[in-house]
Amino acid sequence: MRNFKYVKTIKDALEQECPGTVSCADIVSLSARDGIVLLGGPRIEMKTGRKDSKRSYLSEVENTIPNHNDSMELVLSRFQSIGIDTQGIVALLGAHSVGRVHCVNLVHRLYPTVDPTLDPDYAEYLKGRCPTPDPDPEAVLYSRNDRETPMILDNMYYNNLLKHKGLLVIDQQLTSDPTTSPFVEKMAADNGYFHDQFARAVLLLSENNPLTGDEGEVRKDCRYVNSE
Ligand code: HEM
Ligand SMILES: [Ca+2]
Repeated sequence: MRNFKYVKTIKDALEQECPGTVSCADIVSLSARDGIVLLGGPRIEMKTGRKDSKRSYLSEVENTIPNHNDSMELVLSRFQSIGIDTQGIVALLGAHSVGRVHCVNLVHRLYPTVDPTLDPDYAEYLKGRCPTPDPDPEAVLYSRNDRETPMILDNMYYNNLLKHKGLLVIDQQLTSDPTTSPFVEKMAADNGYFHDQFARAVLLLSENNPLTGDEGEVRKDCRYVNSE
């Protein structure tokens, strides 16, 4: 999502070749597919033909996208309601094997006292990355999700969790919750199993509730609904 700016580059190129044909929803899905491959993850065959929504509300994002301090119960029920099972959800969170977390989402685990579920040496390292309890939202202070293999979509995430080096509360809770912990151990031990489950779950996510036919439109500009 950090690179949404490229959606416009891709859309402009597509509009030149085939105007009004490829939706923004398909661009985002196929970008995720290719991003996964570029990061050493599995190749996932995705369908195309999604239409874009004719409306756009911020509240829909707030009501459906999980928050870093949501409970495990809520996160599980959100994903289960769209047909993704527990091992699929554990695998999806493996996306936190790449990328970064900004200090605003981290400092509550470091200050005023260190979260006891966090490895103490790792907490010291994170304090170095996020030196104050109230980071300036404009300052781009962050830590990498996975210090070992930050640019590879691998099962290192699960091995980090087992060493108490999960960055978000939800990450660390995967190892303490009895419904998810057996899958963490299995994925930590077997990268192939992680990739298979990740591929299956991303496919389910990509096929959740697509708009087809007149339910949607192909946007001309991905940032706006088409004017009538
Ligand atoms: C279970 C619920 C989830 C929660 C609560 C959650 C929360 C977060 C948070 C708070 C960040 C850090 C954002 C920042 O500080 O910039 C993050 C980063 C990230 N998340 Fe999640 N996430 C969840 C599930 C997922 C899923 C299912 C995926 C993909 C399949 C995913 C992929 C990513 C990636 C790639 C990043 C790194 C972004 C970057 O480097 O800019 N997350 N997530
Ligand atoms: Ca990694």
